[in-house]
Amino acid sequence: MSKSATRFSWRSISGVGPHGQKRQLERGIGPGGPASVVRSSRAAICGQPSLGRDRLVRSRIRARSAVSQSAERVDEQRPEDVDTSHAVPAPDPSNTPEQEVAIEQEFVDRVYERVDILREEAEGNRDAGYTHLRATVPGAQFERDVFVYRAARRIADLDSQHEGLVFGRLDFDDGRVRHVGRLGVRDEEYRPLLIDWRAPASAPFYRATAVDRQEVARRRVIRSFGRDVEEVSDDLLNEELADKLPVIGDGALMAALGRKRTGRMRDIVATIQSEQDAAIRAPGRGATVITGGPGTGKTVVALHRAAYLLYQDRSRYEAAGILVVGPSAVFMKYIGRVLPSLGEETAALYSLGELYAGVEATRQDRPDVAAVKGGTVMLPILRRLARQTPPGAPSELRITYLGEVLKLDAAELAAVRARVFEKEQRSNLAKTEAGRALLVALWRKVKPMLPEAEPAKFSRDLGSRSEFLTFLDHWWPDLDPADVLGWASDERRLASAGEGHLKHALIGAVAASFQETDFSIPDVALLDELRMILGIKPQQRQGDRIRSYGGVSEVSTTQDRYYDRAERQARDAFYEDYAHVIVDEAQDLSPMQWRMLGRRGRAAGWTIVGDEAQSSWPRPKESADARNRAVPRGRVYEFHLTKNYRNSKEVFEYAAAWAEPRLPVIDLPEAVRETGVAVEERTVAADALLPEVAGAVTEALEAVEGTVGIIAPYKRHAELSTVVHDDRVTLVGPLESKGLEWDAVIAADLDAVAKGHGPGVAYVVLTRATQRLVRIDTGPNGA
Ligand SMILES: Nc1ncnc2c1ncn2[C@@H]1O[C@H](COP(=O)(O)OP(=O)(O)OP(=O)(O)O)[C@@H](O)[C@H]1O
Repeated sequence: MSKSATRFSWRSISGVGPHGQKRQLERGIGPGGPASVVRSSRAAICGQPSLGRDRLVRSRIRARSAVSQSAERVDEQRPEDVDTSHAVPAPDPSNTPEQEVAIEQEFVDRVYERVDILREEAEGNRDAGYTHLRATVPGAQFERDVFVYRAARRIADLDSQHEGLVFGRLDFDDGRVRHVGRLGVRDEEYRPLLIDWRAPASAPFYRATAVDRQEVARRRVIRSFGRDVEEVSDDLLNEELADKLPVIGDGALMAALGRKRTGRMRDIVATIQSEQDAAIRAPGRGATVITGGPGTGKTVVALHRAAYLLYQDRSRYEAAGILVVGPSAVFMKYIGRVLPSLGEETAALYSLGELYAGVEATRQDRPDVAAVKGGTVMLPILRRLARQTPPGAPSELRITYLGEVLKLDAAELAAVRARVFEKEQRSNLAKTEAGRALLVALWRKVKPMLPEAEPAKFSRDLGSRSEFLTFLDHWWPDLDPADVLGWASDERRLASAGEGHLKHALIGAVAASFQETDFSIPDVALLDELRMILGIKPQQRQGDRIRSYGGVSEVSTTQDRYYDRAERQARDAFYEDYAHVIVDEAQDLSPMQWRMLGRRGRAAGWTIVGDEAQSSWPRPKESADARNRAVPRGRVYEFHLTKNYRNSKEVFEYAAAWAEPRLPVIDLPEAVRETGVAVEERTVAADALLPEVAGAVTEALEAVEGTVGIIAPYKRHAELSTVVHDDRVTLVGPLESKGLEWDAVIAADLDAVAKGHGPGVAYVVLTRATQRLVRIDTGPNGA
């Protein structure tokens, strides 16, 4: 099944225009020609500039530290220096699969032994760094920090990478062998044992194809459980060497795709496909746009890209941070293990409902309300709201001065308020101005009454009086975004702020949504916008912390704290200086959400991942404009993924046939796997949905080994929750199902989903199953 792909156009975002795009294509960037991207990033790794002082200290430490030696990046060597041929016997084509497994086991054992030694050395070095390198001369403390940092970093790496440490082997035409794994490891003589999957030398493991072999004769995937090799699976690329190399197994990719789902996404480091690898290794700066239909690996590729960027320029990306944003908390939990399984724990993962500190929103608004709250129409509404007189503020000021009673009534106070906002628009930064403006208004009253009064003395006297200051506190309080948003629950206030912007018919529903006890996901972007509108007061600096290590008390460094696992904490949700922002399910972001993200990545590189056909946002043009403003101008690299690795062919063909006539834009990938299990369609009476779903769940639990998902409109959840009685079964709403997958899916009341949320969301629902899909509709008469 194929249809010409329709893709996001990013011309406007880059500011590069058609000429810039042409330049990129000439350089081989974009579909079909990413090779030069990889070449340039390789050059960047090899010739990475570093601070002179840092380099000096590093070279001094290297001379003394075994940790530093082992931590040396293998990819900094020339390609001929990265092979592991010395560590394996010559190939024997008569070997049985068991013998080949034994050969790899021997190699894997050797790597683990080496890792154990390196770990001990690293621990010893870390402790020595703390206790022996006392800060006695200028610069020594910095040197100690770097020393401890490198040791701690190495320990963290070695700790996180026990499972499947060695997963790949390349045999080249000329007999060279290269092992690929989750880490780079050298032997005691400083020769490479294992090449990090992200190093340029590992690229042929992912890129070599029968057409472009890159001198690879055989690619082997090694599958292990713990430290035990379980099987090997080979891909012979050079047929001429068929009688020289043993070829075992039936393809690692299909085995990986057919494995049961557990509810947590797995890394795909052993089976990354060529087109995915190109997107993973795209340059970190500028905007990388990854498009592709359902199940093409956009999410998993984006996560591997985060790991790749951290490897490629660790100091930059770890210091300033990488932000990964996904649609929902359920989704973040689903993808949460992927980066740690790749040895990376420093990226900040936030759902759209969590990007405001202290709020964890999971609730969706009804579609018409969400469409209002996400639109730029909210900008003038929020600005007006923030200028309204706070509820409970005094409506009159009365104060005596030299025996005269001075008074400002409600209209006069409103005029003063308006004058303050002419000078300073951010309410929380305008209190001093408000006090000044009140004194000016009062002075205008005093002057005719007391001609001899002096303005400076008047301001000093009155401005320091406690009743004046108390009035000011009540009349111009510090405003919290949550409180101001809460004012919109009052229909009259909302109507006044929304005059000319908000349709009358929607005011009631929008105001009612603000009366809920918790915030919805769209509210989070509004809170963040209000934070800007109200102004942020400078934060007080937190005091330095003292730590004691082996009897030495001193101020701890950022690095100490970071690599001390117990103390590791995610960046605050308000942090705004990320070096890279990765946005998943980007097609769904509302303009207000783009503004919120834009604030967090003003100087960042961006990776934007999405599929327009799966969109639930009703006004794509408005979102595209907001996206163009949020993402800084710069180069744009486009990648398009074309194979669906999630759905069976049967499931995807069904979903595509349903969606194609209903969606104006659709990008249909090719599903790579057949199961022989057709999609089932059932129709029942509306009041018979529950027993039918219950029956389908029981059948599904028997039919698949892994997870079962029930996706149903929210209004059916109370009723259907009674059938969730097994750990393998989950019930989610259509919007929550975005990005997730189950081995079997029961799609309940799809027509209601399409009606309520649009056909894009129904298409999402139909593309969540890896093996079985049962669609249960309700009709007036049942079936
Ligand atoms: N190269 C690969 N090897 C093994 N599994 C893969 C590979 N690529 C993708 N997958 C698997 O395919 C499934 C779909 O991947 P992913 O969720 O990243 O796709 P997606 O394009 O983001 O999907 P959607 O847009 O529908 O949410 C996941 O289970 C993922 O692990």
